[in-house]
Amino acid sequence: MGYRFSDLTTACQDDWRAYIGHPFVCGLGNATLDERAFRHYLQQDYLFLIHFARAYALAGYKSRTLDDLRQAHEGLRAILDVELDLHIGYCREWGIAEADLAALPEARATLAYTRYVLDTGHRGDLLDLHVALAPCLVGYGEIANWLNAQSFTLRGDANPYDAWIAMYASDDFQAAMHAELEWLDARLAEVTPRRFAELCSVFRDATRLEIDFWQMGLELAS
Ligand SMILES: Cc1ncc(CN)c(N)n1
Repeated sequence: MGYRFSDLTTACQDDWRAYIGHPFVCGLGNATLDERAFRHYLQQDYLFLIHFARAYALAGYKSRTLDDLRQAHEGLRAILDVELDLHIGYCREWGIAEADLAALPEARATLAYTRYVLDTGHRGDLLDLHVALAPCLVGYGEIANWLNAQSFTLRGDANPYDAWIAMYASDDFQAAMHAELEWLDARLAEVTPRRFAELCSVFRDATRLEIDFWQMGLELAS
């Protein structure tokens, strides 16, 4: 007993590594990603973020303590105030208007991932929901840090995706990620091995759905 978040990534390390170092991510780092793939990803990510904001609102609803409510609020704030504002401005720079974003049909990968997390939140408890949300908040913070540590990563004007990396490496986003890690470490410290195995399965599924989301961007699938 006495688990931590890192025990989840260790238990699912093949999927976790495939997610963090996915070819889509490497393409963002070394600026070789096809712009059409990025545009498609950006559009679907707008729809994704709206559903994930709903999932954090669900976490607020399922919270029994002020501490839990504050943590759900932190996740919701990271999406609404940090990511979505930047995302909409970023889409504009890439020639995608907000009105067009709202009218987009959802790709299957977006549907599968967002509804999986919402369903996990409805049928499970608050910890199930936070674990299902973790590959999103913790994963993107880790991806930005991982990219910054790779020798192939280009930063600055040489990389059209630099602002994307900067968003997830920002103090604001990293602070939200660390607050979530702290919350998860405190809750995971109390679970039994049997419960940890259940949570691993949620974490693995959510991580695999993140991989599918990157893959969707690469394949331009709908
Ligand atoms: C698919 C996906 N996963 C995670 C994040 C980071 N919140 C995101 N913007 N999009």
